[in-house]
Amino acid sequence: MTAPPYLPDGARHLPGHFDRDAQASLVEDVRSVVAAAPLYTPVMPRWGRPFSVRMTNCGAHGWVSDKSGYRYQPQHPVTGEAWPPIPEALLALWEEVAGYPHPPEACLVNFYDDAAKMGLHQDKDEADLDAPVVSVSLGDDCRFRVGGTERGGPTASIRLASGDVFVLGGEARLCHHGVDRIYPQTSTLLKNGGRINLTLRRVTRPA
Ligand SMILES: O=C(O)CCC(=O)C(=O)O
Ligand SMILES: [Fe+2]
Repeated sequence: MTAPPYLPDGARHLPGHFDRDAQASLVEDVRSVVAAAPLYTPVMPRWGRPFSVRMTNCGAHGWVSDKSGYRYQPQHPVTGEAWPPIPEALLALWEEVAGYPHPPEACLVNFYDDAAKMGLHQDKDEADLDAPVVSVSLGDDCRFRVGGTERGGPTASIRLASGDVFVLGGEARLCHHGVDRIYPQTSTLLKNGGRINLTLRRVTRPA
């Protein structure tokens, strides 16, 4: 593994993976998901402090956070309905870049307004850590921070733009990462601004 400021082995940034038309089509897909499963504001375990990011999911399993902890569950925590399916274009992205022989089961939709951010964390609520985490950025740019697998180690930051794909796999699967800030008005993709992040994950171990 190379030391930051270089990305750790297994972390891949694919700038401009989706062109403008493909990005617009993904935004339509997200609109359909949000129509069925509205964005809501999750709260942190224990104290219940609200996230600055609003969330929803598609796929069989949705990632949720509330006072009792982080987990995957099959229903939307507010509506009680099953999550809508993962759009085809995202299943195709996974096939193309994941290097993993089973489909993703969860797609977390994160919506960042101008002031939203996400603290450094590991994605480790999945039973199958052999599959990578594959994420897509849409809308305004952000400063994305990537560290190592140990808490408190050095970190590197990169700028993610609309259409970029970022993969955390292999040795980097459990690297710490987060979003320091959004750069408002850096994209015209979303009429009202902000940033959408779509994060695909395998949750269960294949039988
Ligand atoms: O917004 C991003 O790019 C990262 C989101 C993330 O790390 C997560 O949802 O676990
Ligand atoms: Fe994450």
